[in-house]
Amino acid sequence: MAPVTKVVIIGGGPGGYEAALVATQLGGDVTLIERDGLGGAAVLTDCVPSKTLIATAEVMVRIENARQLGLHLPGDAVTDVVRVDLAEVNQRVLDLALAQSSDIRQRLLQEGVAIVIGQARLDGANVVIADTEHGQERFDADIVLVATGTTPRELPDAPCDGERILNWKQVYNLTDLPERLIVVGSGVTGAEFASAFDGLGCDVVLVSSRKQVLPGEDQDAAAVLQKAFERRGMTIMSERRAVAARREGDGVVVTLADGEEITGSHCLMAVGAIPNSAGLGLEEAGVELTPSGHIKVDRVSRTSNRHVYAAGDVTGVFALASVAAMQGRVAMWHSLGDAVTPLDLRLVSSNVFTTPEVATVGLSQKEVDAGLVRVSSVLLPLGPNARSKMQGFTEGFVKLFCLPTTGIIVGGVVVAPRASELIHAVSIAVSQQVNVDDFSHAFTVYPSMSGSLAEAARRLHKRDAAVLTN
Ligand SMILES: Cc1cc2nc3c(=O)[nH]c(=O)nc-3n(C[C@H](O)[C@H](O)[C@H](O)COP(=O)(O)OP(=O)(O)OC[C@H]3O[C@@H](n4cnc5c(N)ncnc54)[C@H](O)[C@@H]3O)c2cc1C
Ligand SMILES: NC(=O)c1ccc[n+]([C@@H]2O[C@H](COP(=O)([O-])OP(=O)(O)OC[C@H]3O[C@@H](n4cnc5c(N)ncnc54)[C@H](O)[C@@H]3O)[C@@H](O)[C@H]2O)c1
Repeated sequence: MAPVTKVVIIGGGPGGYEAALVATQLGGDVTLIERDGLGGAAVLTDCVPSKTLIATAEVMVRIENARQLGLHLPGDAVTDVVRVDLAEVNQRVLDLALAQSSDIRQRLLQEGVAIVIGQARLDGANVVIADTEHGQERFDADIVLVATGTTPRELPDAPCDGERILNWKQVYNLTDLPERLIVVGSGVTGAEFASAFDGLGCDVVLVSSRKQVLPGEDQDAAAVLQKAFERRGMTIMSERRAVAARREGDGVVVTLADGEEITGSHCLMAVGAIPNSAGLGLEEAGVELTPSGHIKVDRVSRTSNRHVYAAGDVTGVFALASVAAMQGRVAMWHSLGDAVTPLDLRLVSSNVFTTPEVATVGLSQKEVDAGLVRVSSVLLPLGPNARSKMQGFTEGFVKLFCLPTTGIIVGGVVVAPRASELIHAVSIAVSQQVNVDDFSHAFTVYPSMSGSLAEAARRLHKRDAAVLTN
């Protein structure tokens, strides 16, 4: 009998726990060491809590928009008729996160994963030391997977106090809705929280260092979102940087780089994250880091030491729970000798959970504009779509990219309510190399927003390299 491979995983987020499931399936002897709780930051503080809060905010926006449909509410604003009990909302958010964490823990235990709660570090490439409540424990490992995630970045002169100057993990401590929330940073995190708190009825000021919100996303989509934010009354301070934040009386003062001071009741810092790679003994174990402190990995999650793999946000490859999970699985398939397909970022789909949502898959407009691939593309506004009109939603669009010669779909963007669900059809097309004709021949329901995806594909039947815009 072949000796059992000892796998030690550091970090219980999607990168770590999904790897643990694959490793036990493949017969490994698996220990997962996590310092906080199973599910990691994704489940306990980042992805799951934020999406739960956003689900509540979405209901508020739908009620707010009801009058467009002939449904009248007493009062001028949704907040006149709906009282947001943020303490209760946040309690639900935290309960749901804990329940999800507990489900993951149960599943791992069922599959035979040994779970250790403690702070782990490498002692060379084949030993992991964990500081636990029972003292120090030592684990021998044939394979180590590091999936330790990231920590919110703080500006030196804007330390978070967890009460009024907050990072995104601390917003769930709030028991009352902020009167005026200053969100610093208009990346995905900043945009999602700005959208959610605006939806809940807060006065939101968004400090955006770039000309347009969501600088990393499709810029046509970002333009729609920025307009939607402004229409809803959000103040967007574009091309402005925050340099400091301080508490003053019952509020906060945020100082911008040009010296202007803005006041609010609370401030949410969403200025990026730094990798949890320090103090792990990585360099001593021969694991190379990038200048930003991320762990260097290849497409099968190997680091520069053949016994050590890494997955998730700590690698800086693509900060998504789905990518972290895939990197973790790939690491185990590779290290435990199973069939493995290297990570392919051209297939990743993602969604920004704002109102409206922005979902993307595959090739991006940025890559097209940089001349990486020659494509034909079409952007189809959703305004004329019958279902959009019925729902009182007119500002989104669908966009498809295909190869000019074969018509194979290589990317897409959807800006719409529930774009996160609509993008799946495009995602399948991208991963299965479906061409625009086959895509458009599949029946869609009438009326439906997905009808616009089929229509976009139909418009690409006759194509050249030129961009088609409708
Ligand atoms: C506000 C927000 C919303 C997001 N929403 C989404 C979303 O909707 N969809 C999506 O796909 N992605 C989302 N993301 C990104 C997603 O959360 C991350 O990509 C994902 O958490 C990465 O998983 P991970 O396993 O690499 O790390 P994490 O989930 O951060 O888990 C790492 C774990 O390692 C533990 N750890 C660290 N060091 C040690 C140590 N020395 N010893 C033991 N344990 C350790 C930590 O406690 C942590 O639990 C969001 C991110 C943010 C900030
Ligand atoms: N829905 C999702 O899937 C989801 C949600 C949140 C985060 N994420 C992931 O996390 C990654 C990181 O996103 P993020 O938004 O946390 O970080 P980010 O680094 O992408 O964005 C931070 C933004 O803050 C700006 N900024 C930095 N310093 C500033 C200052 N002093 N003043 C004003 N602005 C400043 C930066 O220019 C940048 O635009 C995303 O790329 C995404 O992959 C995903």
